[in-house]
Amino acid sequence: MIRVNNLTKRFDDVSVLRDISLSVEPGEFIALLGPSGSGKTTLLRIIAGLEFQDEGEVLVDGRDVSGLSVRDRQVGFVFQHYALFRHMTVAQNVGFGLSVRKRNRPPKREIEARAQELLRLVQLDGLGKRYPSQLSGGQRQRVALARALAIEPKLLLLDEPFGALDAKVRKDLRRWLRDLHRQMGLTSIFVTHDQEEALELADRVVVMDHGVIEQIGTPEEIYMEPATPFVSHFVGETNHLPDGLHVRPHDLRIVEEGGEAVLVDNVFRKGGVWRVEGVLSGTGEIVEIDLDAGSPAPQPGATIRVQPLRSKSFGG
Ligand SMILES: Nc1ncnc2c1ncn2[C@@H]1O[C@H](COP(=O)(O)OP(=O)(O)OP(=O)(O)O)[C@@H](O)[C@H]1O
Repeated sequence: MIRVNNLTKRFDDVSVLRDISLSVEPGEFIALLGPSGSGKTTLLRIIAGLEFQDEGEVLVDGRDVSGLSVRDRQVGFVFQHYALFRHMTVAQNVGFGLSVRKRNRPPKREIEARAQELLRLVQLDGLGKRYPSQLSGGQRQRVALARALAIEPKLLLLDEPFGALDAKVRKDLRRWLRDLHRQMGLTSIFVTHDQEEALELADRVVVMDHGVIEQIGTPEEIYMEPATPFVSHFVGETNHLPDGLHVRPHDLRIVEEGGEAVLVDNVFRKGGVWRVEGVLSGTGEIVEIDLDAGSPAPQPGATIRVQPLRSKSFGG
């Protein structure tokens, strides 16, 4: 459905996107994941038509859309700071995209009916007459989503849509968005720097750093088979063992002999496991180990020996 080919973008001679290529299948939910400044938003804005590339192309259904305006691209977008119109009611906000259409503008009554329907969909029926200031943050984000969906976009683009909300609301909205995405058969791309959000929501994750794609894969692939040291560090927690081994905290186990000696510094309960924090005697590197909470917890000050069950090394 979407193909991005060899995209390059510079701001004042600084490359913020370098040779980005990516394809998105119809119905996919894609996460762009990376640290601040990695180029996620710029890529999303170029796909939306809000920003233009220096080189490369964006194809939608096989057609080069580089010359098309935002409106003609039929994309819906929700940005963290893309505020609702304060002087308009919730229902008017939702109907906005349809009411400003130059071509095929539906009659007023139809727009109102469509807004009602969408408010029901985002579970805000009955609130159409309120103003944005009379809603909670989570409700506002759902209105923003309803507004984006009103134009029946081919593609939904979301930039940190739940960034400003507290953890619990975020989690609820996340789940709800995933269901909505499926129900409506949407194709969506969302930007996040929150790995948990990316792994939980996305069919595939695009991990970016410094304007390049480090890896594209399913959440499982990204977590279990990180392609680069950057991905291994950025997604999930990673320990460095001598010999260049990268090991997840839950992939270490305690052994009687052999392995690496670790001086235990701190032990605490982390959900269903003991999280042991310590220092590798050999290298002085900090290690984090997760142990089954059913097993006895090592004591701070003790020296234990650990061995990886599974590890990854990166050549070079
Ligand atoms: N209009 C602009 N003019 C100049 N530089 C820009 C402009 N927009 C973005 N940049 C720079 O491009 C780089 C990528 O920014 P971008 O917003 O795409 O990153 P991001 O990964 O979305 O980061 P964040 O998670 O902080 O939003 C940054 O270094 C940013 O400072």
